[in-house]
Amino acid sequence: MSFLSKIDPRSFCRVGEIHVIVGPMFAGKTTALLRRVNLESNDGRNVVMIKSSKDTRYAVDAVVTHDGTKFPCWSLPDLSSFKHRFGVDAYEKVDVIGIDEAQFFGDLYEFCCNAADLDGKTVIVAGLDGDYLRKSFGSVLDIIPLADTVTKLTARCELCSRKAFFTFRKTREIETELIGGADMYMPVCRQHYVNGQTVKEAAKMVLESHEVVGAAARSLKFIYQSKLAPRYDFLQGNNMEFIQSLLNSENENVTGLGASIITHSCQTSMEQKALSDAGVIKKLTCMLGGSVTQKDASLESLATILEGNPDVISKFMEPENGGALGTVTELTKDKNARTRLLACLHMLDCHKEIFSFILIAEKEDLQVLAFEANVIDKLVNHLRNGPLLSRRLEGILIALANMCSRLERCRDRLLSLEKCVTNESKGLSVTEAFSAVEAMHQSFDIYIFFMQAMKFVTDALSQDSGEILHLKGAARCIKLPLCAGSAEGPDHKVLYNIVCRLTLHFCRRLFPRLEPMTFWSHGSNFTGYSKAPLQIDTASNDLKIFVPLLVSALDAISNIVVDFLAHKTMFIQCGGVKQLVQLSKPMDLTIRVKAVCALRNLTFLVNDKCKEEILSELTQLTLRSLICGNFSDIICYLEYPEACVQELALALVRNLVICLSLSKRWIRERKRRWFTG
Ligand SMILES: Nc1ncnc2c1ncn2[C@@H]1O[C@H](COP(=O)(O)OP(=O)(O)O)[C@@H](O)[C@H]1O
Ligand SMILES: Cc1cn([C@H]2C[C@H](O)[C@@H](COP(=O)(O)O)O2)c(=O)[nH]c1=O
Repeated sequence: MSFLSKIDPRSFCRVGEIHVIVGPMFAGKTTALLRRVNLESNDGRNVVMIKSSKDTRYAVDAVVTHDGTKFPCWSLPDLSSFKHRFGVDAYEKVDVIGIDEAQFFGDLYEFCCNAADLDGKTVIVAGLDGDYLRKSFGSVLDIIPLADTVTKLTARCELCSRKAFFTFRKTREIETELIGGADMYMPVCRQHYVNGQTVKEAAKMVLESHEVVGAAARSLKFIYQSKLAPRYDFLQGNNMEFIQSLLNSENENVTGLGASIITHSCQTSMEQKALSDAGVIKKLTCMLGGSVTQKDASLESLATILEGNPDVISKFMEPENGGALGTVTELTKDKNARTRLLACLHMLDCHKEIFSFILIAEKEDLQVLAFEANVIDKLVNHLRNGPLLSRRLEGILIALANMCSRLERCRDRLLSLEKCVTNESKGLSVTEAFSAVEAMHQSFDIYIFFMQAMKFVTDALSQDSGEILHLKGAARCIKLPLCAGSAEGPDHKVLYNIVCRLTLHFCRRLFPRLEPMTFWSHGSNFTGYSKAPLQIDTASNDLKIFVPLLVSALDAISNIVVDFLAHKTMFIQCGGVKQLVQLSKPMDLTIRVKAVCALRNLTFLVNDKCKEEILSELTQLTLRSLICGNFSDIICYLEYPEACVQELALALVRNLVICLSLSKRWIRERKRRWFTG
């Protein structure tokens, strides 16, 4: 084949051109490309624009300059696919091809060569000649030998406004291709490029060393979180200064290490005092404003420094410690559960049980964490170590009750503590602690809180187990027939134990107190409950104490007596029925309702023997007055009982008649007498 036969005949009619526009970012390369393409177009030539599909910064289907000028384009991953996508016929008709972001096309050389040399196209190429490291970028420099013209544009240096030849990358990423605009890159002059790179290198070194320190601190922190780590002696040499310097660090891992060392090593009150005197509390308080890790580390260390040390605790509460207590209080509401718990435990150490445990009362996740943090033991220790002020006692009781209100293991722990103390005969059992404290404070306030605490526990006993819930629900509406054995099962053994103890304790303490109160409520010239006119002095202060006390007590009784027969027997033997009957007589409506409710629960699924005992106290007159109202032989203010009392009393009767032959006979006989005479 001759030389001439190799030449494409088309090349004689169309002569191609290649023009290359390079420069740093923001130099106006795209602007120049668009201007030239527009000029060609205005000259009547057929133009088409291509850009790399990698660049989606401003638009997908248009070439856009940094100042917003647009031109529609083909957005392609490579140039070789262009002819096929554009269509061979359409391609034939094209005179001018513009290519933007040319550095991203790997096949730039082949495409330009073919388009200009063989197809006679005018190809105008715009792209970066160098990357952020001033290294040749893509194939842009490869086409310089093919080019008719090469234009290197300059931008304005962002730092000094002199001519900018280079592109400076502001971020730490190191990959060559990284799409971005002014957020990541800036055009710079030679001087600022060199300076910038130096600063960047230095910053990198600093950052890396910071990271090394951080990593080392993190590893040490983990070591100090292990029980096996050696204890750090704060009192020796410059050791305290070292801890202070750790806590002063800007690096979170380093401050965390300081906190971990304290948590792990501080054990004696001397060390607690030394740390407090060295201003560590204030430093740790500052950390409470940091990240979650910092907060938690600080809370744990603070708790260690404060634990069981009243001097340090009072120092912690001083205002010069940066409002530490206030900050911890805030953290009890933190969104992070562990932080909330740690803050609550902290409050516990600072003798703020009521507050802290009311906060966690409803949150089972926190109760689990609190249990794991030995809160039951801590609270019981507080009780044992009395004497306690009434508000503190109140807090501890409510806290204990709340803790036991959901978690079986809390109750188990409470019982096991009591057992272990009793067996070893050292210190007080929980029950004894309650009594001792009660004896110390002969105030009704305490008693009310005690009752409330008992109610929490007994409520919980009824709620936790499905079966007991069932029983309780049944007892409430008295409509569900229950099988006698339904309350048995392994879980109930523990509940049974607790309830027995509580009931015994409860009844022992309650009745001597109720006696004078019921007596008092019926006036000093009392001759008998059924005949005594009710004389409650509503202006009296005693009423404020009396009513809530009884309400709590009756709630607790209702819960206690609803399920197991053993409790009912115990309760009856303690003279409970007599008390309930007295409280069901006309007086405060809430008390009457609660008393009748307790009676109703007491009679729920009770055996004949118990029923007989109950019925001997619960007279015909009482039942009649509760259901039908007053009769001429009773002096009473109420003409007709309230509907709620009536309803409960009817449920009580219903309980009495269910399944038990004796009751049936008894009721039948009395029913005949009531309704006939
Ligand atoms: N430091 C700068 N120097 C020059 N132009 C800048 C600078 N920062 C922003 N610009 C804007 O960028 C435009 C150039 O945009 P463009 O043509 O897209 O540049 P290139 O394609 O080279 O990145 C200029 O007309 C100017 O309005
Ligand atoms: C320096 C440099 C730039 N890039 C990217 C950043 C942009 O997306 C484009 C250049 O766009 P312009 O139209 O020239 O402003 O290229 C990159 O990936 N790597 C670099 O080193």
